[in-house]
Amino acid sequence: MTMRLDYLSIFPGYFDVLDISLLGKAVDNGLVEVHAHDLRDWTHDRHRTVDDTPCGGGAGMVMKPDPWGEAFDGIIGIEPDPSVHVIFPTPSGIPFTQSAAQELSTVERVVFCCGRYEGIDHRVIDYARTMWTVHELSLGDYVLNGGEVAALAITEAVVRLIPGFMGNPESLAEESFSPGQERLLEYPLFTRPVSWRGMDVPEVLMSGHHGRIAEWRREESLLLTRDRRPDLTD
Ligand SMILES: Oc1ccccc1-c1ccno1
Repeated sequence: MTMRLDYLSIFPGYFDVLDISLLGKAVDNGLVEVHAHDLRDWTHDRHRTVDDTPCGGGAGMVMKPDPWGEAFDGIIGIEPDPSVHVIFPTPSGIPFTQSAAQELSTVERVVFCCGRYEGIDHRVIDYARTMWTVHELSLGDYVLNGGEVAALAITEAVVRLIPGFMGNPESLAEESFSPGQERLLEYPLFTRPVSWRGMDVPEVLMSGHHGRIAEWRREESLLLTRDRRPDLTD
């Protein structure tokens, strides 16, 4: 299966980065195909206007619905298709989680709508919900200038889970938040040299005793999770 990824943004250059590293390899291997689009290509005025003042007053500008609607028509089509997943990164979205990444890694088409300014006219999201499967997703409780960086983060979290993407799929099994680990943070990792600047790798990890190593790692994960993410231990 090839996953098609579309990105709608007034800064499509953000997505040039998807040509490099592992994601670039996924494109070369035909696992994903990436299409970045400039929202301004669906404007018709000399200034290629995509924003206007908010109805009801307030600071900042809101993204006009017209360019989004025409871009949807051109990029996705005018017929409803729930198999298309449309993602609006937004600070008011539901928290993006590893399980959401896992679910999205099985779909064939994802369209990212990257808002700027104060946000997108809400009718755009309402319209999209009548046509496709919509996800309004937040990366966390902080504010970005736009959805592009969030779209890149979501992309990486999703694409790395596509079967065939990771050379060694076993490495996915023990990560923080991976299925079966989702309530524990990953234990501390070490590699050679065994001694470095007066600090040694924990002896148990050099013992070759797999049972003790597994026990040490679980205990470390529990301690770390209790300390940093007590919310996960509820
Ligand atoms: O702060 C944002 C602005 C635009 C689009 C997304 C975000 C955001 C912040 C946290 N997660 O998403």
